[in-house]
Amino acid sequence: RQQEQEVFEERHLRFISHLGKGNFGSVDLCRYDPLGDNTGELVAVKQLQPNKQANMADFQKEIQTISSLHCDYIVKYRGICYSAGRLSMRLVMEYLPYGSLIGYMEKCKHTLNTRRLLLFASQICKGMEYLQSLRYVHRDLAARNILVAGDTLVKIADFGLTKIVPFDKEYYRVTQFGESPIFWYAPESISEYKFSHKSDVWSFGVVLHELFSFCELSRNPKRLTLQRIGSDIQGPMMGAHLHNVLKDNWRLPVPAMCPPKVYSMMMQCWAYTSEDRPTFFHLQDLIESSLQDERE
Ligand SMILES: CC(C)(Nc1nc(-c2c[nH]c3ncc(Cl)cc23)ncc1F)C(=O)NCC(F)(F)F
Repeated sequence: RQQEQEVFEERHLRFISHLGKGNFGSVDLCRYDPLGDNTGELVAVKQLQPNKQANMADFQKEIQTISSLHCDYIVKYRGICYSAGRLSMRLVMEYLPYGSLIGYMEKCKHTLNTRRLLLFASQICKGMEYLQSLRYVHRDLAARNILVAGDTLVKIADFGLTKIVPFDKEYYRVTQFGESPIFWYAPESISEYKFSHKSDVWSFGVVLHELFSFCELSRNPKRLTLQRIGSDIQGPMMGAHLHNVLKDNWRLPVPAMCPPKVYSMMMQCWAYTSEDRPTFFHLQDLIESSLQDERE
């Protein structure tokens, strides 16, 4: 296996296909093939959208973030590829052949039992515990940002919105939203733009809902929420309506076939007051105890 390395030479990086578009970047599947004999390894290469050079500073922060993460449940950083004249750079990551969790769930939903869903949940929880230990807040935890490394391993990816919580505060406040995934946002994130480990826990509850809904489009958080607040609500008003129904204690409905203990876990993640939500550490115990129930 090729050694871990930081710098990839552009002339050996061969484009294979487009994987998708993440937060302000696009990711391609490439083969890094210095010997030119197709024995090189497959990698996922992320670059800024051409017209979004303005985000170079954010992109460099994303690279700084992902290169500092070493965890089995987080997509691995492989290195950097400087383009001609060092004008732009590309982020090289490991390529996970099973693809995004959403695609995997659609294909394999009939082979997945509660135990496997709980195994994925515990791996995401461990990845988030690790992120929190470094004071990182992911801010975009959602099934679309989880990758599948194999039938029994998932990893957190896409650190484009990740921020470090300042040492003197318990939360990070953003100035404005991009195209924000407000359906995964905690109430305080919607109303006060505050992001913390506790708002990541709220999003983890939404990921649990996605897992136990097998990421079905008909039951995805956005669609279920719009059914509640009315799909004629658009733009900034959507956030205000969503915040109101959450304040009135509306929550995503229990997914079909979801064990009561798992729905109760989601509801704990969705406590309106952030301090009342469990830590990722405590969630790990709750998941373990649900796994025990499945063993009996
Ligand atoms: C924007 C991008 C490319 N989208 C996709 N990646 C991969 C995909 C498949 N295998 C991969 N291996 C590594 C990486 Cl970084 C992506 C993939 N497969 C499908 C995608 F839509 C992505 O980054 N999504 C966020 C992630 F899922 F990664 F959290």
